[in-house]
Amino acid sequence: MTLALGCIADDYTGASDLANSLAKAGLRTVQTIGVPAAGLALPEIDAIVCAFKIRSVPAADAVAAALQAETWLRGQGAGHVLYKVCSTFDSTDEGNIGPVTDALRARAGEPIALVNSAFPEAGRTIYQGHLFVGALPLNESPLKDHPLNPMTDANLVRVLARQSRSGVGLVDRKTIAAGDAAVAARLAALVQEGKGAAIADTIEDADLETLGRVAMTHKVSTGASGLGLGIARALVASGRVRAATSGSAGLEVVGGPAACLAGSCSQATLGQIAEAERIMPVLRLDAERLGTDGIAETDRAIAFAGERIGAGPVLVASSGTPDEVAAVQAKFGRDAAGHAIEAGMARIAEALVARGVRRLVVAGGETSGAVVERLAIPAFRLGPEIAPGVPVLHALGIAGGPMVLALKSGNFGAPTFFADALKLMP
Ligand SMILES: Nc1ncnc2c1ncn2[C@@H]1O[C@H](COP(=O)(O)OP(=O)(O)OP(=O)(O)O)[C@@H](O)[C@H]1O
Ligand SMILES: O=C(O)[C@@H](O)C(=O)CO
Repeated sequence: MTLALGCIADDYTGASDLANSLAKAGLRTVQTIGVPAAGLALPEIDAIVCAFKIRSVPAADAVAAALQAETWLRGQGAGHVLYKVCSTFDSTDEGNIGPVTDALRARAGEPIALVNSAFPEAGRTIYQGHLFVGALPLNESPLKDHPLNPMTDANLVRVLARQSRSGVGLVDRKTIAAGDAAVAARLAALVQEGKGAAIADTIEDADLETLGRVAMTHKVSTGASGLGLGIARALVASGRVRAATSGSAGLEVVGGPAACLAGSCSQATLGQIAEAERIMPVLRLDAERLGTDGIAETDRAIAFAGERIGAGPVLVASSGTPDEVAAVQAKFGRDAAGHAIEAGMARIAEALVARGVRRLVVAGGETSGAVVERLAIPAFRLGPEIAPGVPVLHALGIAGGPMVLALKSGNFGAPTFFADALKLMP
């Protein structure tokens, strides 16, 4: 197997979002959980997305994980490695986008890395270095209230500079519209100015195609699904990959009980939970009790779901409004609250799978990471797309027969997302 593209994703929902974009562009793609064990049999593929849970861990841990994955991906033949970050640039002044990009660039011996988190299909665009979420600048969007990494500055050149060793410059839209040579010249000029990373503007997919072609002349880049799409299209257009009609599988029946878990506190997920209440039993966890008496609170959820999954899907949610999240964080501290709630969700998932659940929908990247790690699923192949950035995932390398999951990024999906997902997970 010779890989055309190796990717390292900083969270699990982001990994499946990227894998979905690559598959839609025709790349045969597998998502692995971390670096897979040597014995895991992988099908013939063009791209691998190694999923990690390194968005909100200490920067040194994120760098170590990314470098380990880089070594493995290069060993599989990857000429280019894309570090997949969130389209809303989720990070803090400590990292981890800057430190990991610096480390991957140094490892590859590259003077500069393109950094672009745009995903126009999901409403993420960048102009003059400023990230917009729909019509709102990042710092006015719901991301300002994110429980782990509130985003309070829309200027990505500044945001990345605060967390990087290297200087950061801008490749603006006008330069991108002028084509590949103009972008390459701008990058060369930034290197002369001593910059080690370049935020690139993007308004539409055509910009990403230019950036994808330029990225492929380098060994490493950092971006979201949009840049992945640009790179995938560049690989197909150059003939380095023969595009499959679709890199993902069609609808497959798995059957058995279904459950949904939500740990994301995004506005989108809060709306989806409210909508789900119309069609399935929903248990709202007491987040504070998860912190003080996690076993009792998760036992309550396991009993609630266990009594009902025979009759149809159920949803268990820890998600709270910004005020509720603030109250829980004031009591336990931000990280401790997040860890306790994630551990609770993982315990509930494990218990539900032990009770026969083979169709599982999880909302939230950190939450999905905790759940998938607990279920010890080594890899996924791609199924149909539920919503932009959210595919059905078929578990590979597990015992007990087929199992499908959907790992939803907090902000993604229509209000009817949970019903939409279950329809494609028969
Ligand atoms: N009621 C709550 N109070 C405080 N923190 C919570 C609460 N419910 C969930 N959390 C924590 O908030 C964090 C949500 O992060 P998660 O990545 O799961 O969602 P997200 O950021 O919306 O999704 P994504 O990363 O895909 O955009 C988790 O650490 C979760 O445990
Ligand atoms: O890029 C995105 O917005 C998502 O794939 C994601 O990473 C959310 O966690």
